[in-house]
Amino acid sequence: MNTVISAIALDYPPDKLHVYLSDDGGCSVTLEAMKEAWRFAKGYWVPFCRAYGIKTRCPEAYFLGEEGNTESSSGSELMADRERVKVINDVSFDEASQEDDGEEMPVLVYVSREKRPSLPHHFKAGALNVLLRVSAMISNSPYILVLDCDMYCNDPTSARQAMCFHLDPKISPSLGFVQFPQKFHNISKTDVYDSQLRNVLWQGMDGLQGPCVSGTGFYIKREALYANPIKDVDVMELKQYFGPSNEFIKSFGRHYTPKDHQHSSSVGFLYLSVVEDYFTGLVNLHCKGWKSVYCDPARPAFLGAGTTNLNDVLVQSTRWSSGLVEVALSRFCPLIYVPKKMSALQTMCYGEQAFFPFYFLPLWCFATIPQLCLLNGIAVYPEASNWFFMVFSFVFLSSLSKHIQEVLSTGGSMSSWINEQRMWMIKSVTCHLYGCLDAIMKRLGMREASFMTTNKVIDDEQTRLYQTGKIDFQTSIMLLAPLVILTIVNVVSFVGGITRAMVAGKFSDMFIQVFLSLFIVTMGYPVIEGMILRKDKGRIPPSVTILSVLVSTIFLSLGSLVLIVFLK
Ligand SMILES: O=c1ccn([C@@H]2O[C@H](COP(=O)(O)OP(=O)(O)O[C@H]3O[C@H](CO)[C@@H](O)[C@H](O)[C@H]3O)[C@@H](O)[C@H]2O)c(=O)[nH]1
Ligand SMILES: [Mn+2]
Repeated sequence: MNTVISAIALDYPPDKLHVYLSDDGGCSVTLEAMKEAWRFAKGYWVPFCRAYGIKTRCPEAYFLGEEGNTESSSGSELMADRERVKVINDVSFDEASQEDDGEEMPVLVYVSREKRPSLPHHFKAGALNVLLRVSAMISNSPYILVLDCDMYCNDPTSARQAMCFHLDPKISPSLGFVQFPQKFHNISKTDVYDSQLRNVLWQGMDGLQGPCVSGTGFYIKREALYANPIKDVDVMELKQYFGPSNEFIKSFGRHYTPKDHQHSSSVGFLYLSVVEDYFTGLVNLHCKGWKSVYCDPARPAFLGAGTTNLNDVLVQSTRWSSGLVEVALSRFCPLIYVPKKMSALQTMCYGEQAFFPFYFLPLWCFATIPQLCLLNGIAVYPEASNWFFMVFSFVFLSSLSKHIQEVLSTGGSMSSWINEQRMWMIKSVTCHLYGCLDAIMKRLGMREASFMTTNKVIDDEQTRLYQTGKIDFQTSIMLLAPLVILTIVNVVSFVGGITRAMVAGKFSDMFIQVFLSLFIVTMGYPVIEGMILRKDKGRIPPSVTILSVLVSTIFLSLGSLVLIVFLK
């Protein structure tokens, strides 16, 4: 409701603004709540915001008063009105006498689509396409803002800001969409899970053809989702691509050719991948020649709910990995499909993302093989006195310093660097692995597509853990066990390696391996703490620890056996 109210209250001519809510749950409570939200917005909230030039137009955020609400015309009159609106916001305002001073309001439309078990509904992309078609019949506005249900408009002027780009005659003809950054209102100072999604790629891509679609917080030109405009096209041919509705075809107002002659599913948001944002932006927008711009004003235009517990982070990241790998393994793989349609650099930006989940492979190797060899006294890296030692150190240190530089230059601290590094390692050995497997199984027809939505409520204990910067290990054993197993393997190999060096008095040939284990153990310290020291609800359950000890023992002994047999 806060999302809807903040959108209704956007600073934009009300007769030109139409708000559509998609309720994929198809729940009558949502409909009733929306009617109530509408009456509140019309009777109190919008007049209040307009009268006092309120900047924070999401009621919940406004009354939390996080920013002190220093509005333009503060005074006793404002305070009195504010109290009144707050009281009405808190209780059901149906009981309060409702004022209707004929305030001009945008149109608000509630949409819930029919879903049948026999037909795939395509999750968010399906919902967006329904809104696209419904809105074509009602308002048919040429520009569309897409907002997730867990985000709100934090700056009422965002529509005007976006229109500055859309109406700029120099860029307007080829401008597909204006993307605002995805920022969150609920991220704690420590941000243990690296939920802020720090992003430098979008800035970089802004200098090329433009940033990817982020799924939310973007103003897109309706035309860009339909087609490449040209005139005079056969209506029957249009119906083949856009469906049989005469009304819908009429809504174009002008003629379009279908976007892609090879397949009819290329109108609107695309279904092949659960990262519909990345995929639609790639295939339907940038590959068709549309450009985008990145708009990152000082006051965040939109604020959303970020993930604040390990389970949500891992579930979300697994979905993203799976969706990206699905694209990488399809005929739309950026490296195969894209060349000639986009510049080489833009292609690389898309490619880097699609292939990112494959990091699971090197990370699993780095976390197990040198360790196994260390325990068996086998050196896999050059010794410290060797010239090649410098090469390895250089590669390692330069990649770390590049990351540190990126974090510091975007306002982060050394502790955010550690969090990012740790979360990358955690996600690589779990989410990226499972995401890849999921995508491969889908490809082989062994699994159906699924969109696990991120959880929207967390309990008090979880909030407390999050605020104190402690990782909440309450998640499935499938996601947790790899972390625990790899940490144990590295602790064992580090202790074994140090002991060996002390006994044999030779440290130099095993230095890199010992260091690698130490690095992983340091990064994995919260796991050790969760296994041994913590007693709270978010600790690692003893059953998982015992299982992991067992698996690690089996891995190390079987691995050692294999090494002995093969190296003899
Ligand atoms: O069957 C579905 C599933 C999701 N949604 C909507 O999709 C949005 C995103 O879902 P959420 O559960 O919040 O997932 P997140 O992981 O937070 O979403 C991120 O990742 C998605 C791609 O996986 C992007 O589309 C989103 O913009 C981006 O915020 C929400 O508004 C949902 O209501 C639907 O409408 N129908
Ligand atoms: Mn979300």
